[in-house]
Amino acid sequence: MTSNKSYRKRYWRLVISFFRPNKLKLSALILVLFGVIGLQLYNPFVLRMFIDGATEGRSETYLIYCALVFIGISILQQLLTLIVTYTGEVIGWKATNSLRLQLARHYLSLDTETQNKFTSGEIVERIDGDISILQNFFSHLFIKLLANFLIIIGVLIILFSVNWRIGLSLSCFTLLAFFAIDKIRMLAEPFWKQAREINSRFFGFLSSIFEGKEDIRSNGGSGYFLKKFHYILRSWLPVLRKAQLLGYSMWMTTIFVLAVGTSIVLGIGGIQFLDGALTIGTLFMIFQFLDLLIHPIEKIREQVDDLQKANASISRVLEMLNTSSKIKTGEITNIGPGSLRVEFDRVSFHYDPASPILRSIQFQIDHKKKVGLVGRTGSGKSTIARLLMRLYEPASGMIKINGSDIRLFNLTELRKRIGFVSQDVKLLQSTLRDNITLYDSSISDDQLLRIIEETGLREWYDSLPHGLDTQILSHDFDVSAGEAQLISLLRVFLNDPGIVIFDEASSRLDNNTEKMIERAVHRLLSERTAIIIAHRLSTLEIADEIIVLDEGSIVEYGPRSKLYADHASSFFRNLQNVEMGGK
Ligand SMILES: Nc1ncnc2c1ncn2[C@@H]1O[C@H](COP(=O)(O)OP(=O)(O)OP(=O)(O)O)[C@@H](O)[C@H]1O
Repeated sequence: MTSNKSYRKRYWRLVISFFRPNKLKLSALILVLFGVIGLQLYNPFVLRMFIDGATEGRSETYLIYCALVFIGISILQQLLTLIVTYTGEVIGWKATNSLRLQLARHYLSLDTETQNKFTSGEIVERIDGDISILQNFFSHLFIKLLANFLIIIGVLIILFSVNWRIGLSLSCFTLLAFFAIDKIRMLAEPFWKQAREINSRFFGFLSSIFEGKEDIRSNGGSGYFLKKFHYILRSWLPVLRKAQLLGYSMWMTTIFVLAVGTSIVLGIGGIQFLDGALTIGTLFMIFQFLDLLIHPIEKIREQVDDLQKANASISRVLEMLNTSSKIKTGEITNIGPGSLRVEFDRVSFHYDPASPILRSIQFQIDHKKKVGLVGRTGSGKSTIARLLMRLYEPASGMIKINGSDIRLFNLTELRKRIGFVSQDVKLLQSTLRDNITLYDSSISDDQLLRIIEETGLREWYDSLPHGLDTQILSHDFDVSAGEAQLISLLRVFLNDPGIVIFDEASSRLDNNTEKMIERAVHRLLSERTAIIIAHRLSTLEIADEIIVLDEGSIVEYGPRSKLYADHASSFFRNLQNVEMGGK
């Protein structure tokens, strides 16, 4: 009960928050809407004047006057409807675009663990699919629902004033129809929500097929994937069928109201006309009002259907907006200039409580010093980098930068001061310029070319077909793993970080690319504190100290030259020997 109440509260808060920035436009819209409805309700009176005037033998001028007023009102009504539609559309787009932005921003602010709970397909479905439904809600639905309710109230008041028997009977039937429609709506709502959930699961699954198409095909998994695909489609149908059948019963209800309403008007109106209590014009006018009444009931039925879809979308959007990040930002924005000092103080971590990944890790990197992290695959090297960037939070212990707990720093500033060259660089399907600047248009081409020069990548840059305009991941330019790292190095260089984490690509690179990376890394790391996660021990030549990790524990930690000289017991020296083929 309480959760239902708080859900409603959040629901209305969301709806109001998106109408609030447009409140002036919305007020004007509602005002014009009143005008449209007023004109709609006035037209049957003009018709009555015309019919009664004709039967009573009024002058031709009078009849022409009635006809012109009728036409004038109809034209004005159309013009005002145009304004309502246009303004509604503008409000709808503005409201949903800001909701799209809010949702995307919120998703990006979540911690990695929470983000990983949503597949990319689900995110697309929420940010685009759900929001498109809400766009209909904000631009048309809300306004039309309001208009239709106002028309119904207006018609009933007029019918009461013209003939209270007809007014009372149609009011009772309208109430009954709404009651039945609302009951059926409540029954259908969970099915709509379920249908949209299956929808988003379907898109999630679809995106995983596209992302992993090569692995699926090469491992002969296509058949299994198609079977799963079929199961998801099969689970979709019964839910949609139920939701739509319930929607259909709402349609039946309105047909019933139409039949009963017409019978009432025919019965009571007919008798009163024969008794002379109603003129033919008034009877015709009542039929016009009946038509005006039935149309909104029918429309409200359809709109309630759409409202259900919008409600399901709103609740899914709310669900996502209420997923809060486990990682909270700190207050301090000034982390310190130049190179930074890093300290891991007895840090332990696990992704899953059953399997510890890091066990009481302790090390310190002084300003401008470089530490090489080595260890078997899965020993926890990249996890150390993720913890330093606060993509995850340690289970215990503390990470410090320049002596302060990193939890005290503003998250955005912290991540700006740490440059991360990942071994799995994600490139954008855009130009080289966008791939380096990440769409920051304040960075000039001159600045980019200077950095390319500084990193020693001019020769590589000159070999690109269209310079900074070269389209990455296209026919224009297919990027190798090494080149992806070069682009990532340029990204990091641009940010001028105080700490650099270089997670070397594990794949073999050609000699030329390897040399280019080596040169760029040397330039990037000089004057900066660095953690080098190396797969080739030659990369560690610039490291001052080496940490050897094994199953989440530091098994060796010391100056590189000292470990290298220790032929007898050093793990590092042993690794070096293995790489060099035992030489
Ligand atoms: N998001 C995650 N959820 C659960 N387990 C994870 C996650 N990321 C990594 N792991 C696991 O944590 C362990 C350490 O991973 P990590 O990537 O830190 O190792 P690594 O030493 O960098 O390996 P590599 O040299 O292959 O890059 C591995 O067993 C890995 O399977």
